[in-house]
Amino acid sequence: MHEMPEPKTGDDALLSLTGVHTHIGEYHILQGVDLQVPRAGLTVLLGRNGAGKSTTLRTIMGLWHASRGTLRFDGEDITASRTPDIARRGIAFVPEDMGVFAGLTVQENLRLAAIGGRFDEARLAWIFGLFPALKRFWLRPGGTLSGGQKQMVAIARAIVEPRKLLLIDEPTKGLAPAIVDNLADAFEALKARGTTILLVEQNFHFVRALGDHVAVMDDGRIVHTGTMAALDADEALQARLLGLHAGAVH
Ligand SMILES: Nc1ncnc2c1ncn2[C@@H]1O[C@H](COP(=O)(O)OP(=O)(O)OP(=O)(O)O)[C@@H](O)[C@H]1O
Repeated sequence: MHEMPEPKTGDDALLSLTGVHTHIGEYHILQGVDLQVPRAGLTVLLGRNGAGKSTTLRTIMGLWHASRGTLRFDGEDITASRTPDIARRGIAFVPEDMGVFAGLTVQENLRLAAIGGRFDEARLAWIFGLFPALKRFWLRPGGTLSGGQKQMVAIARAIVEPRKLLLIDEPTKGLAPAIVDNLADAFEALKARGTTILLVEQNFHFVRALGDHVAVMDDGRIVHTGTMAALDADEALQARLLGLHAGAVH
């Protein structure tokens, strides 16, 4: 048995997963996930490759269905809800492959997510402030953009309408430091607006300053939950949970 604290319950959690199991075909991937995502902060989901982080995000979004357990979002049971219903309740998902349509322009990619295909101009101006590159490449096809620019399109598309919760899967993978800094600033701005973020990320340096809460997965279960401040201050805990050696974090 893993030693772990009782999952927190209470009104502060926007999203909670209780005893969630997910099967993909014959594979039993999530094996009893207990996860609380508090409101209006950034929760980082860490863990080695194959631990089940992406499967957890896809299960929240209804792209896989939990075979056991319960998911609650903003006071409602969403365990059996379908993806469009989950999106309407205010959750947006930025998958690892970003899902940017190569043949559509940046404008068209964002318009797909705007209700009725109409942009809120003030919100669009705010998004251009977060990601100035999008304004420059507004009429370019998605397929001609760099990886970092595609990531900006994917995040911008997720926030073109107001959302309560963003699920974002490894956004900094393979990106240049300047783009990673831009993403960090954008996430800070989203937090300041009260958006809750659940971020899967392997880049501990990126998340140590941004994260409020941390959950660590291994073998389809959550094996640690706590504050980022506590994990950041405890090199022995980092080494145990993340395989990071003292002084080697970069
Ligand atoms: N479509 C699928 N079919 C079969 N097995 C899958 C499928 N998707 C994921 N898995 C398996 O589920 C396990 C968890 O994968 P998942 O992608 O959730 O892990 P992860 O923690 O996000 O890792 P990574 O950082 O590598 O994406 C892995 O063993 C993976 O091989």
